[in-house]
Amino acid sequence: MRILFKNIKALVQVRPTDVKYVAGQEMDLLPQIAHAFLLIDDGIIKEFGKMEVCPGVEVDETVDASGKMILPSWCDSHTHLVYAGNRETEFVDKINGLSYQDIASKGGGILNSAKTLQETTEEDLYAQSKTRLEEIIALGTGAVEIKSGYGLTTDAEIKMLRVIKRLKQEYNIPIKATFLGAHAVPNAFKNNQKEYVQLVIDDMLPKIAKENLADFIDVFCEKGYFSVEETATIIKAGKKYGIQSKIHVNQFTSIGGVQVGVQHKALSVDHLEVLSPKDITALKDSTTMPVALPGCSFFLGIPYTPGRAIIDAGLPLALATDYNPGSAPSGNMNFVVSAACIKMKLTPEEAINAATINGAYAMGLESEVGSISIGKKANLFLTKPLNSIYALPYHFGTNAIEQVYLNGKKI
Ligand SMILES: N=CN[C@@H](CCC(=O)O)C(=O)O
Ligand SMILES: [Zn+2]
Repeated sequence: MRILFKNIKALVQVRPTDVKYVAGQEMDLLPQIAHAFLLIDDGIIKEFGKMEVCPGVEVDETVDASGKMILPSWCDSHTHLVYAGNRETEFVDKINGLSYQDIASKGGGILNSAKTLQETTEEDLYAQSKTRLEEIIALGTGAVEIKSGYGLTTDAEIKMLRVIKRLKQEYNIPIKATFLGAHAVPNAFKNNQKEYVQLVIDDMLPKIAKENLADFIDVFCEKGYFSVEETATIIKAGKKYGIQSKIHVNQFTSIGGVQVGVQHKALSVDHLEVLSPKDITALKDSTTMPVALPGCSFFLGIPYTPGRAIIDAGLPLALATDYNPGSAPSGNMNFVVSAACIKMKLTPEEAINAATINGAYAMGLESEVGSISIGKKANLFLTKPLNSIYALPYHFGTNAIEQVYLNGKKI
């Protein structure tokens, strides 16, 4: 099946296939071809260039993209979209003045979601989760990472990861699964956190590795959750099974999570709302991608990740939604890109790089998605007529996407 897009006003994020990510000043450059063509063959990007050199090949479908732009799909490298129920009443508690930590200390928060999930069947959990996956695909996401972490028992963590596995099988979109058994300490282990860490390492992890259910391992490294030492122990245990880490750090406090991530070659360190100069220094010369989650800052009213300082220090930055029921109940990457521009003072070019090629790197998918490059998957979207690429973040909350394509197929 061959599709030819013609007269594209701007073909955006055009790069050589071997670019892994962009950092520092490069992030402000978003390569584009004006008045372009794009040829897709069997779901793969085959050729592109200026209209003047558009090949006269036989195709199955021609799309006239006059006035419209084409971008690679958003790459959302941090979500918890497999969850059960919702936390709408906690949302109202927050409006009435309770903080995220107040709610957690009353037994709400992650433990609340865990209780609901434990009582939900695998079938029901799959049904609830697939609706969210379909929703984000329609919003332009073409690759996604999904975490466990609302199970907090061996069976319930495996239930979540099996749901993610089924989503991988049923949907034609790259999905990476992350095991986040160390998301919170269940009440049964309240006075014996050490024993829960042992359960994660000695019981959950071997079973999950045996069933090949996790691509990555994660820990919520934060005061009141898991210490830096516990984080190191858990990610080292993951390494023994060949599972790389991507970790939650610096959401509320800077306690050394960035350093432990860098030291153990974590693929990404995510959140970073509270970031010290030492944390920024630790990220230099590392292969670890810093990931900002502005939807979480927006929803909880906590500081935004200092993305400007990160990029100005010469580092890369990725953006993701953190789609979850407690701190970011939205999987809309379009909003995330707008919020990064408006609240974190990223330029649109920087935000789009952060949400595409750098997001792909943050889940190990940079050779498959994240840019318009020969040989990559034709996971992309066609916009409605746009004045300029700046219109995307500028009209926050507006859906500028006309048509989504995954593997070259209309969705
Ligand atoms: N901070 C830790 N985990 C999630 C929130 C989980 C929840 O509140 O349900 C996050 O990334 O924000
Ligand atoms: Zn998260």
